[in-house]
Amino acid sequence: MTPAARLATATDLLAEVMDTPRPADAVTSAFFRARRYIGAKDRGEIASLVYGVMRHWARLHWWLERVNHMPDPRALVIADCILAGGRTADAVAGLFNGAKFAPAPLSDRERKLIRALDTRTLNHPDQPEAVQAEVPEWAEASMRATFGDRFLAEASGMLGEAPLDLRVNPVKGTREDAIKALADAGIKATPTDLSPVGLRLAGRAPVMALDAYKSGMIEIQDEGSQLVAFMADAQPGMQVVDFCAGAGGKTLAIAAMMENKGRVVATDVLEGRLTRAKERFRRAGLHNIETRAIKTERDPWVKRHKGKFDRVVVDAPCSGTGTWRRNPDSRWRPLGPGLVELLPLQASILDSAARLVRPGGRVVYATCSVLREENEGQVEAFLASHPDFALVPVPSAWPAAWGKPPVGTDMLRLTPLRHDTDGFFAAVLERRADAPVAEAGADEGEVVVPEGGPATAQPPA
Ligand SMILES: C[S@@+](CC[C@H](N)C(=O)[O-])C[C@H]1O[C@@H](n2cnc3c(N)ncnc32)[C@H](O)[C@@H]1O
Repeated sequence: MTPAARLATATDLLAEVMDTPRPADAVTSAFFRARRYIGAKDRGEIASLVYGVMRHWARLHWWLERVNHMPDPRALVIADCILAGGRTADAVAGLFNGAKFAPAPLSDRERKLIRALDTRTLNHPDQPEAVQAEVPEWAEASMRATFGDRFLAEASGMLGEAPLDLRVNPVKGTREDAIKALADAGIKATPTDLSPVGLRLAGRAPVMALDAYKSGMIEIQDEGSQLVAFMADAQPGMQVVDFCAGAGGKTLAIAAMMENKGRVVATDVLEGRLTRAKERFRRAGLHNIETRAIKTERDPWVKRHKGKFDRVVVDAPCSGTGTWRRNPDSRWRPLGPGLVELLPLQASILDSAARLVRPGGRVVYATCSVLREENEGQVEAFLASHPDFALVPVPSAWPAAWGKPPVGTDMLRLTPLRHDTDGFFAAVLERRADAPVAEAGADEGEVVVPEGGPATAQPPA
């Protein structure tokens, strides 16, 4: 494809992303599936143009408003070419030339636009901080409350692309085995700093096509997500529930830690996700996992299994602010419920799921959000209303066999800026050994699921 043809296709894809109420990665996959004639290299370039626009969204909109131009897909692509791509106005006019497969020639208004933007760059000193750091209005106050005077630095740390991390499945091999298998396929991987079974790739690579992936030796999982799973310190032989298991990213890590011994029950309100997770469990050679679809967090199954589990992991549906590097579109088009619905839902899920844990057992409450109200706020409220639980600081919760804990704090708070992982939060809550089982949580029917059904969030695997 010529550069002009790529721009034309990127404009079509961006229009489709903007028009479709589905996550951009799903729209992008469907777009390319319907256009199999586009080769891998062109796909990469086109996707990168569109993701560039989504990463620069607030700043591009700021500029377009300043020069009084509608932010339609074509204008966004044109502005991105100049402001972020460093192209001159003449170069852009040369690409939008109406030739075969190239974008239609520029209109008079668009000619005015490129002249107004010529030699400018994406950032401008007049931009408010939230625009500079691409923070949407719905998250700004919460993020400021969370980070205080580190707001701009932390939010700016979420602007780049996330790295591609893998978790090595100890049931199928060691980290060294995986490094070698990847090197044999020409892919350079280095051990992650914080996760003892993580690998970070130097760039993008088609890992899903590799034997090491197909045989279950490696899984794609952000280093932060790995750490959250390990906070459960699940031991071989334990009984564990992964309450919001989704597509099973953390379930896999937990079950592997248990060396296939004991039992992990993966529950979720979306049965389709659990069905997809089963294929991953099979590939990983893990036989100690069962799935259970529940109707809500107050499903009668929870009451029937009160106090029966050693570990309960609650990877709650959340705003996903920790995954903005991966899903830049989710800043501007949050498709799931907003914070107003999420906060009571998270509290209700934690309250109900905590009933499953035995006295002396542990609940891990986690999110892929960086916002205090979804994290510490939920944990503090839970502890205040559940005196039979106490916080276990990270260094005590971290599996001893795995050496140094990732942080020395009471709760695990990871941010792209400080840890170069996705933003994740986890707190470990231990139930007093002498706590009576009947105490934990309310019974079914006490909490109403928000209108429109239970919430979902799209986390990284
Ligand atoms: C953050 S995602 C889980 C990601 C998953 N643990 C992983 O690592 O791949 C949150 C999950 O909570 C589920 N969920 C939403 N509402 C729920 C509820 N009321 N009870 C249990 N799970 C719920 C969603 O369907 C979603 O799969």
